[in-house]
Amino acid sequence: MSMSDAENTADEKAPDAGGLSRRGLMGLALGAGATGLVVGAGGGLVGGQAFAREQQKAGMDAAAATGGIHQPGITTEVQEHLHFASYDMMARTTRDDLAELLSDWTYAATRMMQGLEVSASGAVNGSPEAPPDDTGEALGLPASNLTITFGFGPSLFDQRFGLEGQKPAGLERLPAFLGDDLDPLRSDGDLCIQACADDPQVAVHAIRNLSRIAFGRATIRWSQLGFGRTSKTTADQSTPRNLFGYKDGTANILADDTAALDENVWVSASEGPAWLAGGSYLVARRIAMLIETWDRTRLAEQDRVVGRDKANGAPLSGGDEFAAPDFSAVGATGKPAIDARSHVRLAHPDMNGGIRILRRGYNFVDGTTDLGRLNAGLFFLSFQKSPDRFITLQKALATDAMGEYLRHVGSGLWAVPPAAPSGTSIGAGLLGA
Ligand SMILES: C=CC1=C(C)c2cc3[nH]c(cc4nc(cc5[nH]c(cc1n2)c(C)c5CCC(=O)O)C(CCC(=O)O)=C4C)c(C)c3C=C
Ligand SMILES: [Fe+2]
Repeated sequence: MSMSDAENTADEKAPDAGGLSRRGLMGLALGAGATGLVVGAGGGLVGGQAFAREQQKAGMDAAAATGGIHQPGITTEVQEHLHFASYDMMARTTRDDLAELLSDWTYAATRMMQGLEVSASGAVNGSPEAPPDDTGEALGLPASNLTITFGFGPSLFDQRFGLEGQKPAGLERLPAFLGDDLDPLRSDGDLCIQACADDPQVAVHAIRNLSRIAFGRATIRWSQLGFGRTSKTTADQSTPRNLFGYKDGTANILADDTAALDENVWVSASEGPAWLAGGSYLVARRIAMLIETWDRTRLAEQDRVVGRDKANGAPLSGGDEFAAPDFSAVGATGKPAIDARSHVRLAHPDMNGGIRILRRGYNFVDGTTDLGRLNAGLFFLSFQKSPDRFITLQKALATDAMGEYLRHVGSGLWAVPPAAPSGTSIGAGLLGA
């Protein structure tokens, strides 16, 4: 993002604005600068409210800016970095506050995904007497394929906002799974935002500014940084490796496999509720990986646990990385070539009634533990058309040989609405906004 003259001109003509010129926004920002920030319903300062009004005025079009009926950041070619944040609505906020927040978020997210600042006055062109609209650390950086994806958690549908009647049947906190060691401070949340980009500073800038816009209405409950994608969503992408050193994402659902996406990822109109048609469900699991224990494990045992060859990612039944695993194949010792308890066998669609999920997780390393071990793992993210699909898979993994090296410490489930139709905000179908 840059404040160069050339880009200012581009900004003025940006198709995202739907007639919203840079000068138009500048007037708004000057108004905010002159009157000071607005005091919101929650009692806090809410600079973002101005965005909502401007968005309505200009008919901001998130769907046009990001393309298609689905939100970006699901089938989008997986970027290298993640900043994920979970939010809770503040006490005493109203349905109108929620609608306004989603409107402001839609506006700012749509701009940032185009490489623009959160408002036209941005980091340096507002009133010197007011805090800048944009925090500025992405000035001069390109959009870096930033995608911003919003989700609604089960708790959003309690009595606070009058949404009880629109709660999808399956949108409940995930059940306890064998071996869970969940930290409530790393789990759940009314709302979530997944920001993915090829530059970590761009992803962090997005979450930072969206959190700031939420001021007085929603607060961050927890957040997670991720580096190094652990999946792929296009055939052109190489298969990355996770922190166990294995190729991860080989059998993922790809963006061009529309049949598999319709079958496994997108909520159809008949599956309902209507406001979620074209959306999906997002599961997040912070999975700690016992790296030091794994690193002391023999290579052959590591391969047995995964069910694939560490060198090339091929199933242990033979062939190349993309060969279908043959679970009936027998190895030299007369035992199954792919162990019955291997991760790949237990997670395979053949063992789970054909269920597939779209995985989009990232590695994380959050320093070291008190014992001097790497506080590291996989921030597992998956999209599926119903929560019970993830639940079925996670239950099937109860006997996973990999489980010995993993600890699930965070968890969340959110309904991911479709992209905002033209001139509306994310979740418009839910809130009628
Ligand atoms: C409940 C779903 C899953 C969790 C949780 C999970 C955690 C997890 N996985 C790996 C590493 C690999 N997973 C691989 C394949 C794979 N994993 C799941 C599901 C979960 N994984 C599925 C559905 C699949 C695909 C199965 C198939 O169709 O063949 C692989 C193999 C390569 C690949 O296809 O991606 C690896 C490696 C880790 C390290 C982990 C938790 C930290
Ligand atoms: Fe897996």
